[in-house]
Amino acid sequence: MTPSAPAFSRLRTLTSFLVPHRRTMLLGLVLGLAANAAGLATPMVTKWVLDTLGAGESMARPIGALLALVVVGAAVSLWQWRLLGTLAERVVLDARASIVRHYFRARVGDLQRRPTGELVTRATSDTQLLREASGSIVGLVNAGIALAGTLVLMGVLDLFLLGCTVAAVLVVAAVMGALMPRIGQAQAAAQESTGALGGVLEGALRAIRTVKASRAEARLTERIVADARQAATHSVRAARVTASVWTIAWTGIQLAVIAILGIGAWRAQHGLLEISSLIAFLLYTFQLMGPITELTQNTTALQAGIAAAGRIREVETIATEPAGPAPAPAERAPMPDAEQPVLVFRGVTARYGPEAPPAVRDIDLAVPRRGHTAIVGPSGAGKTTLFSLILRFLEPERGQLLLDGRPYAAHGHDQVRARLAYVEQETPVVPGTIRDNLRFTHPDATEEEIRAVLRAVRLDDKIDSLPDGLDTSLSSTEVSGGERQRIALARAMLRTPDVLLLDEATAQVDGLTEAALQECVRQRAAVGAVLTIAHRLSTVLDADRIVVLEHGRIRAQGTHAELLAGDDLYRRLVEALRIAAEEHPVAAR
Ligand SMILES: Nc1ncnc2c1ncn2[C@@H]1O[C@H](COP(=O)(O)OP(=O)(O)OP(=O)(O)O)[C@@H](O)[C@H]1O
Repeated sequence: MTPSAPAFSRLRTLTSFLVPHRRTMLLGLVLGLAANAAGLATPMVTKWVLDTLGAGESMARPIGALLALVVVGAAVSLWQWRLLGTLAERVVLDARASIVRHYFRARVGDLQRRPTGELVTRATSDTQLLREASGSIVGLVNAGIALAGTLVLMGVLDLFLLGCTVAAVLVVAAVMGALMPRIGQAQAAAQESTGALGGVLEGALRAIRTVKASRAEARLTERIVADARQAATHSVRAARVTASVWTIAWTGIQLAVIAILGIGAWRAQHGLLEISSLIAFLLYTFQLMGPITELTQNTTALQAGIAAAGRIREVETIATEPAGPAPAPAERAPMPDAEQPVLVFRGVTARYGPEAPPAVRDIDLAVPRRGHTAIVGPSGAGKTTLFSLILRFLEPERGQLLLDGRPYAAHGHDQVRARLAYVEQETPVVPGTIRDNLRFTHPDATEEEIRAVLRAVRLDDKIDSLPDGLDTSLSSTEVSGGERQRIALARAMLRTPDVLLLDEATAQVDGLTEAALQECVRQRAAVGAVLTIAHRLSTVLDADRIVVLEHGRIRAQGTHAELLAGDDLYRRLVEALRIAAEEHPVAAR
């Protein structure tokens, strides 16, 4: 939903956040009405005090009533304030929780198409605008009723003066009505710029090493500050219009008060109005400022809230992964045949968008239950896409994948992923400590299991040497790139998955990491399936079978010897890897 969507539908978007709290809102409204009633009665009771004074009677009762009104009004207002304050925080919390839930249910591709920082801004800063807006509908109704009540009581006191007041109020309202939409537009634009700022800033901070190495600090600062400046420009515009709205409202009412004082005094002089009624009327005129202020503030908050709600709901349109059907227990029972491939691609074609060309086409591939299958191919050949399909980050456009001989469609996303372990190339670790990372897939892993995998990736000594051991934060610089990769590998090795998916780092790794990787792959391949996107000669030489991809198709499959003898592209790829290995002898075994 964009800020230009029809006003009513945008308002509905905001109210959808409030509907779950309708009872609290109703109570807030009732309390507001009670506080209004106390406020509305005050000038009438003041008139009673003055009339009693004129008649020479005891003022104890009217003064007592006046005090009671003040106390009751204050108590009710306090209650309403606290209630709506709490409601506002709940609305913000609900919106944040709903966004975060949605992000983690979203399809990987759809999520990754948007700048991360912008997604973060929607959860952190846009939701804050709902805080103000949450009480605004109650505030508007309250203020509307207070305004109507004040006008009615003014009419009871003097119809002629009421006519003058209504004329003044209408002029003020017309000017405000004309200016208000501009506040909303400016605020929506400011929020857009803040989102863009978040997006670029997040990406730039993530790539801070490249930024500095490229001496691009000043350029990037300028670009990000330009977004900040644009946000400020829009906010300043909103602030200026708000200032005009307020000035017009205040001045209008003050002019009305002066006019009413003059006209009222003339009418009182001619015996058309009691002095006490004039005083009560003037008190109501001053009180008009209350509902008018409230109407102004709440309309501003509502505008900001509507814009924010639109942006929040918009991210909620990011497509989510379907909740897969849970297979019937009977279907789960048969043990897969040892000879049956664990994974099968059957005529799979997939693309990243309706307009994009297929990233892989007509893939027919069987991954045996045991052994190491390496995927090789030039850049852009579709290697990562095969992994994305296996992990269900991407769905085939044609053909299907099978796990244990059953189509993926018969398994839930979770069920498929529970059978896989994945070590990604670029960001293999998650925020937190080393222990958090090792337990990330299996939070119930025991200390013994953790130690065993750390030994397997040859990280046990290193971890023991760290002052905080397993509790060392991975944001610290004590852990090198190679060690991070080994941590990711250790996580994948915990609790023996059926299929280990390893996207090898393209960068050269240290000897220890290289050796640990090779040994883990061999160990795992002896008992389960290992599928690697191979970027190293040693990995290719180690594989039981190799799949050569080119332009999204499987060009050839076989052992190293077979492919070396029969496939040109493979020979060239191996030659390139051999040269790389000779330049970095550690990778050549
Ligand atoms: N997220 C994406 N959105 C759109 N197109 C994509 C996306 N990811 C990959 N592609 C396209 O799909 C094709 C296959 O890409 P893929 O990443 O699978 O190749 P790759 O063999 O893993 O390459 P590399 O070795 O460079 O990582 C390429 O043409 C690429 O441009």
